[in-house]
Amino acid sequence: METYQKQMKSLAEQLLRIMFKYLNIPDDHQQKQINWLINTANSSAPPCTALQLNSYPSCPDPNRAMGLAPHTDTSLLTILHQTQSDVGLQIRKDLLGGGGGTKPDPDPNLASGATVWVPVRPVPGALVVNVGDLLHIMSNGRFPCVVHRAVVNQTRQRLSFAYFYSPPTDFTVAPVAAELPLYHSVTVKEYVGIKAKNLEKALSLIRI
Ligand SMILES: O=C(O)CCC(=O)C(=O)O
Ligand SMILES: [Fe+2]
Repeated sequence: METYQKQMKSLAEQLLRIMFKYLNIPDDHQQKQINWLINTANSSAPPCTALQLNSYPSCPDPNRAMGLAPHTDTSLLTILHQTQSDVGLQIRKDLLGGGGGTKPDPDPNLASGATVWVPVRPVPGALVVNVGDLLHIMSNGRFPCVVHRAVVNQTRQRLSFAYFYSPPTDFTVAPVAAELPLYHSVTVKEYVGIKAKNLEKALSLIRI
């Protein structure tokens, strides 16, 4: 498990470097803001990480049970390993391709009228990477977080490993390299507090 977590940490940090490069952050003070992300190895504040093992028992009537309710992850990134070939993870389609502030913030409890759930089929040897709320904020919605859920299987138990990667709790999260920031800056601790009280409304509550 320890080796797995080390590998996931290194992968998360490589992915974040690539994603932040894509955001074209100029070499000015904003660079300092993401210094922590670019050079965590030299940082005195380690990232907040957690490996969550999810077990979904089989259910004779899957339509009457939910494995994991719709939500967005609070992390910067979540790296998910699905152990079975069965579908379990689903993402909400109305948010695909969104971001950039042109779409409303994700709300897992929106009326489900036009909502389509798209299965994320496990690919052998492949991992799923979910963008979490904190990366949504830092990228000003250019990397949008995605509402997802897990459904249960009629005959088989399903397992998944979710590795959550976040900055330290006193790290201030704010849109970087954004001409028109859509979100107020907030520490990770503050955001976690807002989400604990307001769940799906957290992103809209820090909207400028
Ligand atoms: O089991 C899955 O596929 C999803 C797990 C998940 O979304 C989570 O742990 O936050
Ligand atoms: Fe999740």
